[in-house]
Amino acid sequence: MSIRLLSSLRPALRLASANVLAAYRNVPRTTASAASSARAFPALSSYLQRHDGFHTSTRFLAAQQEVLSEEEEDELPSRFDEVKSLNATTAKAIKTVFKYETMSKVQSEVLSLLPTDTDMFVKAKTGTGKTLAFLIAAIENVLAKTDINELKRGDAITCLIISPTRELAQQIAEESRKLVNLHRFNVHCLVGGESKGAQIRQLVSRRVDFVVGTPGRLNDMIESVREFPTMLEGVKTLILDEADQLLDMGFKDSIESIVAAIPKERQTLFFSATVSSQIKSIARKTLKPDFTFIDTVDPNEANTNLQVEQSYCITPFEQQVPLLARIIDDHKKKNPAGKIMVFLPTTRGTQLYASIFDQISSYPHYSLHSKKSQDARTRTSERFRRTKGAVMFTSDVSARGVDYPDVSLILQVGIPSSKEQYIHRIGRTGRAGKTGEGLLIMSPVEESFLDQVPDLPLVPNELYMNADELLQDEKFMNKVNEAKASQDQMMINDAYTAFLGYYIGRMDVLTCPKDDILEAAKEYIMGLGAVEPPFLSDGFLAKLGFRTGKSSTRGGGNRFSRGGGNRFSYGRDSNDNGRRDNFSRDRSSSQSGSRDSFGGRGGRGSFGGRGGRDSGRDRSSGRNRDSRGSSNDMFSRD
Ligand SMILES: Nc1ncnc2c1ncn2[C@@H]1O[C@H](COP(=O)(O)OP(=O)(O)OP(=O)(O)O)[C@@H](O)[C@H]1O
Repeated sequence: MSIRLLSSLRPALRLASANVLAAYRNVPRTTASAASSARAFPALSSYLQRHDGFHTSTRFLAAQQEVLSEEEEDELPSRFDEVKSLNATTAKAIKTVFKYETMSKVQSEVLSLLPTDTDMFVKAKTGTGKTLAFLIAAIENVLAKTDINELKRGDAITCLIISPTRELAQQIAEESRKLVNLHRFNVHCLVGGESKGAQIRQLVSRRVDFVVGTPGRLNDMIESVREFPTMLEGVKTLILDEADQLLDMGFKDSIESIVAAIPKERQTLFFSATVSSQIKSIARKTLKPDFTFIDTVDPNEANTNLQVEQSYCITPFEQQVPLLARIIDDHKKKNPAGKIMVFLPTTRGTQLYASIFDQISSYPHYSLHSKKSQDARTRTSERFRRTKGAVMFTSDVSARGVDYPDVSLILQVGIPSSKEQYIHRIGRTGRAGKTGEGLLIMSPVEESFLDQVPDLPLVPNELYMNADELLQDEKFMNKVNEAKASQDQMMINDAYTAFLGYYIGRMDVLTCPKDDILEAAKEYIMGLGAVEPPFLSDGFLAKLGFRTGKSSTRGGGNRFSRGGGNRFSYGRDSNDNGRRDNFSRDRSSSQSGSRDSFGGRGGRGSFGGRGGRDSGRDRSSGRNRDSRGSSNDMFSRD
C-alpha cells in the first residue's frame, strides 16, 4: 500500500479535508471535533492524531489524500511503454540508452501523474530508482514548456538539481546526460573542489539546460558570476535530492538563497528515502500548498530494503580491528567479487583505519573522505566503482545516494549520526532489487543506539559477537599489532580528538555518563595503536564539557603537547556527513541493476517482490528487534 496526497482529486476528499482543516484550525489537535470530522476519513484522521507541525499545517492539509490499495497500485503502469504521455524521445532514451523496460514502484507512481507541473514530495526506499523518476518528471515538464528548437546559447537554465555531496551531484549529472542527450539538452555539473573558472567557461560556451550542483558552489556562482542569476531566471523545475540531508548538513540558508534566485512559478520536487523533521519546515516554505506527497514505503514495513540482512555485534574497541579483518575475509571467501563498504564516524578515524588496513589486508581497498582533494575523491570513487571485490573505508561522504555496483556488504564501525544515516548507509547495498548484508559493530558504550532503531530488522550477529578465538591467532595478531604500531602519531592524536568530538555530540543517544565517553575514547585509541592515550589540554576538555583536572586530562603523559601549540584543538574533524556541529571545521562539500529483478505487476515492492523476504528473522535473542507493529507514521517514521 502506498499513500499519495494529490492536489486535484475527488471533491469528497476535498470536502473532507476542508472540514478537518476547519475543525483543526479552531480547536486543539485531536479534540472530539477534529476527530469526529475525520472519522469518516480514517487516513486523514490518523494524520491529525499522529503528527503536528508539517501534517497539521494548513499547507499540508490543503493537499488531498489518497491511500492507494493494492488493487489500485496494480492499475498503475508497470512498464515504461505503458506511460502513454511520455515524450517519444524520452521513451527512446529509456529503451535504448538505459535499456530499461519495467519500472520500480516509485517510478510508476511518479510517472503515472505525468504530464504534471505539480510540486511533489516523494519518499521511497534507497536504491529504488528515484533519480530516474525525478529526471523524467523534470524533463517532461521542461519539454511541455519549452520549444527546444528555439533554444540557443546564453539561454536560461531550465532544470536545477541540488545535491548534498559532490559525488552524488556528479552521478546525477551522468544519469541526466544519458536521459537528455537525445533531446540535445546540455547538462552542467557545478560542484566545489573543481575549477570555478573552467565551470564558468563551460557555462558561457555551451547552452545551459540542466544544472546539477552542490549548494555551496551554486551560491558561490550566484554571488560571484554576474550572468548566473540571470541564467537562473529560466528555471522551470527545481529538484532537491536527498532533501533532508541538505538541511542536515546545514545548507538551509544556501538553499533559501538559491530558491530566492529562481522564479516562483516553477515545479519543485523533493526526493528522499528518509524524511527528517527539519525538512518539513523548508518543504512548507518551498513547495506550493497543493503539493503531492507520495510515500511508497509500506507503513507496516521497515524503511530499509527487505532483501538486506541486517545484524549487529557488541565488541570492545581492542577487538574491533581484528574482527573487522576477519569479517572482510569471511565475506570475500563467500563472495569474492562483492564490494564492501566500511563506514566510520569521523574523517580522522577513516584515515587511520584505512592506513592500518593498508598493512593487514590483501584485498584492493580505498578510502574516501573530505580530507582528500576533489580530484582524488573522484578517482577513488571511479576505481571503487570499477574494481571487483574492492573494499572502501569511508566517512559519510559516501552515505547517501551514491550508486556503486555490486556492493554486497555494508560494515558500520561505530554508531551512525542518526537513524536516517543508518538507513542511507545500509542503502548502498541491496540496490535495484539485489541482495546484500549489513553489520553494525558497536562498542558496549554505544549499545543504546539500538533503542533509536526499534523498527529496523537488526538482529544480534552471534558469529561475530566476540573475537576471542581470533585473538589467540598469534601470527595474525602480530601482523595487526605491527600495523597499529607503525601508525603516525599525529594521525592517532587527531583520530582521538575527533572521536571525542563526535561522541560528545551523540550524548542524546548514548545513555552513559559523559566521563565514560572519555574512557571509551582512550580504549578506542589504544585499540588503534596508541601506546598511551594522547594528552588533552584542560581547555579542550572544558570545551567538551568535561570537568578538568589531572585525572581527566591525561591517560599518560603530555608528550604530544610539546612543540606545537594546541594540536588537539577543538574542531579539527567533521563527522563528514557535513553536519556542522560544534566539532566540525571542514565540510564536505548504474548501470548494474539486475533488470530481471524489476518484476512487473505484483512484484513492485521496490524493484520487485511485494512480499519480499520475511523481515522478522531470528529475534529470539537480544532485544526486541521486531520491525513490525511500530509506528505507521509516514513523515515521522524515520
Ligand atoms: N527501471 C529500472 N530498471 C532497472 N534498473 C534501474 C531502473 N531504474 C533505476 N535503476 C538502477 O537502480 C539503481 C538505483 O537507482 P537510484 O540510484 O536512482 O536509486 P535511489 O532510489 O535514488 O537511491 P538512493 O536513495 O540511495 O539515492 C541504479 O543503478 C539505477 O541505474
